[in-house]
Amino acid sequence: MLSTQDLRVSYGMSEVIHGISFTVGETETVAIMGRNGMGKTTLFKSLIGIMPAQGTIRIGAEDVGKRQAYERVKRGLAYVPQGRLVFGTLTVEENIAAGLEATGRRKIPGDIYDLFPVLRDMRRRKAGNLSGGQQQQLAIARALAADPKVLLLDEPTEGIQPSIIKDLAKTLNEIKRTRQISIVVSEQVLSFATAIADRMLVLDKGKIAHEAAGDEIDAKQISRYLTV
Ligand SMILES: Nc1ncnc2c1ncn2[C@@H]1O[C@H](COP(=O)(O)OP(=O)(O)OP(=O)(O)O)[C@@H](O)[C@H]1O
Repeated sequence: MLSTQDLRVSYGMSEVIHGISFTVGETETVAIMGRNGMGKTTLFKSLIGIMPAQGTIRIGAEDVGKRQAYERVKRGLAYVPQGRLVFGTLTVEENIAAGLEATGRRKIPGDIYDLFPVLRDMRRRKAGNLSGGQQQQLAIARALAADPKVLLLDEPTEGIQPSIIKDLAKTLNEIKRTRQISIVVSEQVLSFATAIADRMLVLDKGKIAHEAAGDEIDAKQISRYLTV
């Protein structure tokens, strides 16, 4: 569904992603694990197209590496950035509606409010007044409004309470099941990643240092990469 081949990303002369190749299958959830500064955010920005990259990025069979971000969204990629970045002065409903642009639709699909009932209750409130967990739900709802085939989430658990993190894992599993989409999530919280991932990749200094799927995922081994 989404694949990269020898992806390289640099800030000026300094390369921070050093030739990454991976594939995300249909309705597969892949967690990209790694400590701060290992390149997760840079990788995600290059996938959605807000940072230039060398190498190949494919959505399905199409190479989208030269396409603008909005064109990638039209082809089925949606991105929830680190730190959520909702429009604080707009209402909840207006925030979700912003995600509809790529689809040409006007109406917010009903399943979005079914997935996030709290957003239905708060739809006329300003997004800036929501809690961190609610803003994270809103950022995901906005991404889903674009009707993606692949949902990219950059550290969705950052700054969110443990009880809410559990709910978020349940919701992402529900989204995958009901919408039949692929999910790529970057994470440092292993329990959260274990609850949702079919496969884990560990990013270490801009390279994939370890990869495991299903029963082969060894939490102890992965946690060694996550501790400093
Ligand atoms: N604007 C920038 N200019 C130069 N170097 C940068 C810039 N942003 C990030 N870097 C460097 O690129 C590397 C990867 O950073 P990145 O933010 O992608 O890591 P990360 O794994 O997402 O970490 P975090 O969890 O802290 O966001 C780091 O060494 C960082 O210092």
